[in-house]
Amino acid sequence: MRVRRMTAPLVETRGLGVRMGGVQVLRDVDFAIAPGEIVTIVGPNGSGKSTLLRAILGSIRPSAGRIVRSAGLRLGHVPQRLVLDPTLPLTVTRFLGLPRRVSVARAREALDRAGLADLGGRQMADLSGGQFQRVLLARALLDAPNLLILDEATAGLDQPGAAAFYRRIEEVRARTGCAVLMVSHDLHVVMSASNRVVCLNGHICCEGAPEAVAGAPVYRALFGEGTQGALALYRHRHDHHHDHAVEAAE
Ligand SMILES: Nc1ncnc2c1ncn2[C@@H]1O[C@H](COP(=O)(O)OP(=O)(O)OP(=O)(O)O)[C@@H](O)[C@H]1O
Repeated sequence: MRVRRMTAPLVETRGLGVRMGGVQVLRDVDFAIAPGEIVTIVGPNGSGKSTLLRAILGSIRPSAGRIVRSAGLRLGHVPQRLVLDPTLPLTVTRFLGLPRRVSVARAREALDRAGLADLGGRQMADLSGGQFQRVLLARALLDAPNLLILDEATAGLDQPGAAAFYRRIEEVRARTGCAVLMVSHDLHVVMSASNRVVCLNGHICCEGAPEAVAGAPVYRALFGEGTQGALALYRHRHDHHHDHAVEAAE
């Protein structure tokens, strides 16, 4: 499904630049996400994907440009992982109440949305990897976000586990109407679920709707041959020149 940008974006970056440790990690990033849209950011390791998410989350400060957030923006964040002391007795429901208490009803509703309705009394240490990530999803849903941000939320899950997790994300979007912005290396899974894919390599190289195009050279150049055409290439419009690997493949 494509979502037309007729309404004001939830978040927009204009000419965003970020420097970290003296290195220009992002430059001139113009990005926007509309209500209800599912956008996936792809790009090689170190291309600035997490940095862009962190800038949007407000945890790092831009060195150039600006980030415009819509009034009433409610962010939910699913981190890549969270390490808990396995000896700590902590039920799922209690975990959801940290650091701010939530009612049992609200915790239950969030767990239900995340597909874990019956697990509120389970110990966190006893959860499978997939269940754990769903608890993080439930936590991100507690405040009814209108933008859900996921940074490699399925790292460590096997392929069926990752696919199930992203199906759940689509269900959450369908039920709540929230927009979803995610970074993932499970490209074949997330791209099919995305309205739009943004390819980042320090700046936005290309973006557009994912399309199943076998053996696309730009895609192969970035992600190797293993995709076998099951993956999608996105519409590619270039009006600038640069010399990284994406260009080399064209
Ligand atoms: N605090 C920091 N200080 C200095 N450099 C940093 C810092 N955080 C990130 N970087 C650098 O910024 C670049 C982009 O990092 P980022 O984590 O955003 O990339 P990524 O695309 O998410 O990578 P990956 O796919 O490996 O997760 C990297 O070169 C990284 O080393």
